[in-house]
Amino acid sequence: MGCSVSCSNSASCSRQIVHSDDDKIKDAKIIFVVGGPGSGKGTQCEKVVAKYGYTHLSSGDLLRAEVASGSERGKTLQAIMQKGELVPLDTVLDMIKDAMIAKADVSKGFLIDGYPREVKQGEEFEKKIGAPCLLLYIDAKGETMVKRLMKRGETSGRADDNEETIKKRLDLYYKATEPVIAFYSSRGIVRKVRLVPLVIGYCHCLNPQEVGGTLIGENGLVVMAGAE
Ligand SMILES: Nc1nc2c(ncn2[C@@H]2O[C@H](COP(=O)(O)OP(=O)(O)OP(=O)(O)O)[C@@H](O)[C@H]2O)c(=O)[nH]1
Ligand SMILES: Nc1ccn([C@@H]2O[C@H](COP(=O)(O)OP(=O)(O)O)[C@@H](O)[C@H]2O)c(=O)n1
Repeated sequence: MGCSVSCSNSASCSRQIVHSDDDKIKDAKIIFVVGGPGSGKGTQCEKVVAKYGYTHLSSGDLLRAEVASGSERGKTLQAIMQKGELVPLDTVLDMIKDAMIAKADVSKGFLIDGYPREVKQGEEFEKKIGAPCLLLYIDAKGETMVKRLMKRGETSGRADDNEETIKKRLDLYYKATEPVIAFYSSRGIVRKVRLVPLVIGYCHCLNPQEVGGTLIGENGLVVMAGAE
């Protein structure tokens, strides 16, 4: 909801000051986090949050929360997500915007995880909210992603972590989301996060220049990388 402050004495006050919710986020620092299903977007975001205190908003989690609420809208979303398809653009964008506004007063910046899924989603986000300063592209091999999601499916309870839907999500990623990376590459704001192949556990990744340089933290963003 917007909050409007205006001068009651129109004779002495010719200017009206309006503070809307949109104003709260108009200068927000926005980082898109894009990668295939199971590439590790959520995992990497947690590390950035722990180090830099950014606000992590996973578009998939927002949608799943709506499904869990049992609302009519949630039921419609569930049917789409179960098939591995994209939900209507306005729905996910409104949810992200509301979540950003709710955190605006305490947030240093936003990691928008799993968005945009297609170039159109990015364009609409920029019209309604603002432009990203960076896009973190979490790169992983298709076979690695499938393996991880099948494993996660053993315990996640996610209706879309099954072989058939994983395949559809992956196909859609290559078709619709990879063009997003090309789109933002032309602006020079894409930073590819590479996983360092280790046999055991996580390691510190790497050259800060590769993943954002000084754009995020004083010492550059250092993302933890994971193992194959
Ligand atoms: N071996 C290994 N597993 C990882 C790594 N990063 C994430 N995982 C696991 O892979 C699965 C997917 O990771 P997520 O961070 O949930 O991936 P995501 O891209 O956010 O996936 P969605 O939630 O489906 O969007 C989880 O079970 C993680 O524990 C990694 O570097 N190495
Ligand atoms: N921006 C988005 C994000 C998620 N979604 C839907 O939510 C599902 C789960 O998204 P997610 O980001 O949690 O998971 P991954 O598909 O990346 O593994 C997708 O398969 C889509 O159905 C969407 O339509 N639009």
